[in-house]
Amino acid sequence: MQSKIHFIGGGQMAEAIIRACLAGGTLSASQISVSDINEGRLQLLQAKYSVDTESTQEQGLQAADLIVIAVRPQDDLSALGARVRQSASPPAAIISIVAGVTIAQLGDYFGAERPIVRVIPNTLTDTGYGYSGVALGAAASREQVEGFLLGFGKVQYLEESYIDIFTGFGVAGPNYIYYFIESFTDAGVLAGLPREQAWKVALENMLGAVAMLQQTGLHPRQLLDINNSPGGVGMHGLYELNNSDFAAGLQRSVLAAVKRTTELGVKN
Ligand SMILES: NC(=O)C1=CN([C@@H]2O[C@H](COP(=O)(O)OP(=O)(O)OC[C@H]3O[C@@H](n4cnc5c(N)ncnc54)[C@H](O)[C@@H]3O)[C@@H](O)[C@H]2O)C=CC1
Ligand SMILES: O=C(O)[C@@H]1CCC=N1
Repeated sequence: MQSKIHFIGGGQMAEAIIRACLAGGTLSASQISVSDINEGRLQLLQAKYSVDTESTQEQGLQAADLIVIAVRPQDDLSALGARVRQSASPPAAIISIVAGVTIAQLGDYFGAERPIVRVIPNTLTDTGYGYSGVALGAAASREQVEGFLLGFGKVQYLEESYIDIFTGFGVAGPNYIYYFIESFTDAGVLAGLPREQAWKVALENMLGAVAMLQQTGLHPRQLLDINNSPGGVGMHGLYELNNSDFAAGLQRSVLAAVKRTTELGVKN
């Protein structure tokens, strides 16, 4: 990619994206500039990744082909919009990773005639796994942004109406897995295994179970059937799980995350 990219907001997510793009070689440090109101973040990004944090925001915006909006939904998008309108070239695309804020709202802030892409970015950026969810505004094209987006994971293009769901389900998704692995490891420790062994078994089970599903193409129910002998150990364990709030609790958790995504956009 030959583009110049300016990040407005150099927080956790911007850093994760920058790190992955540099590690994968889709971008070089000389293509990236960052502006942030927090001087400490700029110093850290400069020291760790040698990206340009010295140029002013105005200079970064003037040079940019892609402008990544990486502030929080609660931050002052209206003021940022005014600066972008003043300094950025008209064909420069806005790539917003701000949870909940719609393409229509982004158009009001940054100019509706501009290419606008609403991305809920993959959070497994360092691994090569994970999807970003992407909705393209009317003036935006895949070609303009795909090279950048593939630098930090896989991409699913979606109708914008699915983006909030994708956020609470897919991008918050690793949360549910981390929580499961922690709880499962604790179960092994509760039953009496040393933590280190329980931890290794939990990770291996997670990786192996996913590989089984991918390799066999079977439904989880079919693998559950194979894994549980009549009147046996596994079935007794599953009976207790059936009696618990496990599935509904997980599903309510996803619905709460989706609801919060939509709220963040409305509050903005
Ligand atoms: N952290 C995550 O896993 C994910 C975050 N996101 C989205 O990414 C965005 C950023 O999230 P985080 O990086 O976690 O937050 P963060 O708080 O780490 O980063 C936000 C950065 O924006 C800076 N900032 C605030 N106002 C500014 C302004 N007017 N001009 C320049 N910089 C300004 C802050 O100083 C801060 O460094 C949010 O909108 C969030 O919804 C989306 C998906 C996942
Ligand atoms: O918690 C957040 O706001 C972001 C969006 C989805 C995952 N992390």
